[in-house]
Amino acid sequence: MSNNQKKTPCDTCGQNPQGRLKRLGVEIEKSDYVIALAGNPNTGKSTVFNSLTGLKQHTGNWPGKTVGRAEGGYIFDGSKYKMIDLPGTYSLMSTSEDEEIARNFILFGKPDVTIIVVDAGRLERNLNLALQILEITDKAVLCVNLIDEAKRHNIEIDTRTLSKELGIPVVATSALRGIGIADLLKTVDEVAKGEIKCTPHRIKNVPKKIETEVKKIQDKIENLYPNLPNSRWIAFRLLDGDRDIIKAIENGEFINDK
Ligand SMILES: Nc1nc2c(ncn2[C@@H]2O[C@H](COP(=O)(O)OP(=O)(O)OP(=O)(O)O)[C@@H](O)[C@H]2O)c(=O)[nH]1
Ligand SMILES: [Mg+2]
Repeated sequence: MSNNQKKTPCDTCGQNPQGRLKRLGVEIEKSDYVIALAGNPNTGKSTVFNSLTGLKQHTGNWPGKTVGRAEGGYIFDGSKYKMIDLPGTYSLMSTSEDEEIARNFILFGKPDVTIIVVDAGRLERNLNLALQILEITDKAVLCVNLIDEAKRHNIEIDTRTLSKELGIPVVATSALRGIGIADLLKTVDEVAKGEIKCTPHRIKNVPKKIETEVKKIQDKIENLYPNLPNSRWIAFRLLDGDRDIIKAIENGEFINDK
């Protein structure tokens, strides 16, 4: 915590995991774990980022505020975390410049844990991206944010069932009011250290014909770029004739982003 930030009772209470938090601002050299903050625009990613790192990323009540990616750090329980705040995106298939930055980091930045931030009041719509991310990562936490707003509209979220269905931990938060942030910190820590095992929801029953072709393309990609993560996802996109991905492969965009 920097000197100009006053400690609250919450920061110092031993019962509260947030008492084990030290905000590092931009001191992010030699981190133990990298955490990505992903989600639809305007779900509170930068508000979560600010509360954990002590930085002041631009926030506001309209989509598309975060442009490019921001990095900050914190220590929780002795482990050093580098946190990446990403621009909001609706889909991993999106093509706007900011959405590409988010997509490339989620796919190729090799984060240890991805926090998927969703709006509790727009859960159904937000789960589209969440399910896409779960196809490509084994370590994720769903942060159901704006829970205060949802409550005001009499929306209740059954986090236990959601967690069971998705196969990852689900934490309800109000980042603006600091509610649930302690729980989020602890959960991310446990997932990063492998103390919580995720079994993410995946699309099953891919037709055999498609599976065979995807495997062929995947093998080729892996031969060409042995260290590139998510070759299966790329293979699906190539099979789909995604021009954007073909272009990105051709100009080495993914490869440089390792
Ligand atoms: N009521 C309430 N407002 C919140 C909460 N979290 C964030 N906000 C507000 O929601 C708005 C969006 O927050 P941001 O943190 O900028 O959202 P973002 O996901 O980073 O948005 P983009 O960068 O555009 O993708 C801001 O006005 C925040 O103050 C919350 O838990 N409750
Ligand atoms: Mg933002």
